[in-house]
Amino acid sequence: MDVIRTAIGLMSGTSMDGIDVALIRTDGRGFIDRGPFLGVPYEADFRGQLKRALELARPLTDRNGRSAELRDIELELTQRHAIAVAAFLERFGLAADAVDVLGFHGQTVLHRPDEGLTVQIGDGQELARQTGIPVVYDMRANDMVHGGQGAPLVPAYHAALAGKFQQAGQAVCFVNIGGISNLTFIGTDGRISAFDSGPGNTLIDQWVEMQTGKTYDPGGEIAGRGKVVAALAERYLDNPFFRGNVRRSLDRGDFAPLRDGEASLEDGARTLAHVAAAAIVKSAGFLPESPSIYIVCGGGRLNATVMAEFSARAEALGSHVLTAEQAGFDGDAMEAEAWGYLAVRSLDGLPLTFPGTTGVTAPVSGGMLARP
Ligand SMILES: Nc1ncnc2c1ncn2[C@@H]1O[C@H](COP(=O)(O)OP(=O)(O)OP(=O)(O)O)[C@@H](O)[C@H]1O
Ligand SMILES: CC(=O)N[C@H]1[C@@H]2OC[C@@H](O2)[C@@H](O)[C@@H]1O[C@H](C)C(=O)O
Repeated sequence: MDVIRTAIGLMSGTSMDGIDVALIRTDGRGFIDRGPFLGVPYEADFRGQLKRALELARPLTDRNGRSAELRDIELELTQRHAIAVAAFLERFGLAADAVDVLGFHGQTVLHRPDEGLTVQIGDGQELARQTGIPVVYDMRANDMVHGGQGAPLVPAYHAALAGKFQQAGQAVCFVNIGGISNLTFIGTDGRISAFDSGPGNTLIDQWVEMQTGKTYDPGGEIAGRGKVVAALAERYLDNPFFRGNVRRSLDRGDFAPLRDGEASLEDGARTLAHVAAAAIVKSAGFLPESPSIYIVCGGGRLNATVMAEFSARAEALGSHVLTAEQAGFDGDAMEAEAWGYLAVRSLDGLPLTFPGTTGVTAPVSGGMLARP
């Protein structure tokens, strides 16, 4: 029998809104027992530091290069993860030695798949030392070494969750609307096809923050009061990203923010909500077939304007749209759970990525192991 391990996944995604912490018991294969979840938000000061880290990383050509300032931010990020793990263990009455492994994503500060370069800050060895728990980290690098895009990696986990739909004869597509959006299609025969689908919340967050100081559009309410400015929407949706080569993973900075004065607050938010929804539909045109069901996860599912537009368009094309919760999952926890699942797969040397997910030449494992 395959070993069942207890893993905690740690995700600090492209939205840079905080650390998601989720526990999962799994054999890294078909057995998945989802445990509790905790979101630990970053305060404005540290988000500012992460934005600074993106600037500091821009000139990097060596993925291990760190200026003293970037290294300081990396250590602070790592310490915040250790504190988040401690808070999680305390909240749910767990001892550190009940956890076999931490799956540590770190923070992507630069992603240039065309140059074979992806940089995540976060010191796995230091996290193992501070928590006393083994850490699997740096899970994107090996995929890139083998010709993959280095992202997305969650699809292996989506595929494991999709078993019940496969058995019911339904092709399913997970839609993650995070800072960037991505799709994972799982056919009734288990065939998997995944790729980044376009800008998700990042453009919306940047616009709302610039105009109001709030970090996002709660519930999509600001967008709900605006109108789509067609010319601005076209500027995004005409991007060469949407033409043909679907398997090009995105960096947070690949789509330029809307500029001050280009629209009213409401119209800008509405236009960018439209861009987020339309980008998913456009990219979904490259799926092997139209899915029976879309399962929407990530923070963007809480933007009612994005969700309403995406649902209307997908339903018009004959697919049914469910939130992760309606499908029996947790849309906030899914990426963190995935990082726990991938850590366990890494320990067993199982593939994390596949030709159909990142374009890697053959299925490959990945990740580095740090022991306390
Ligand atoms: N209540 C809400 N209403 C509207 N939008 C929300 C709400 N809560 C979260 N969001 C949006 O979701 C974003 C966070 O989503 P999520 O945590 O899935 O992204 P991420 O994991 O950082 O990104 P990625 O998946 O690209 O790595 C926030 O920045 C915000 O834009
Ligand atoms: C390089 C990088 O961090 N990419 C992220 C980003 O955020 C969403 C999308 O772009 C996805 O490709 C990926 O994250 C998820 C967790 C993934 O690898 O599946």
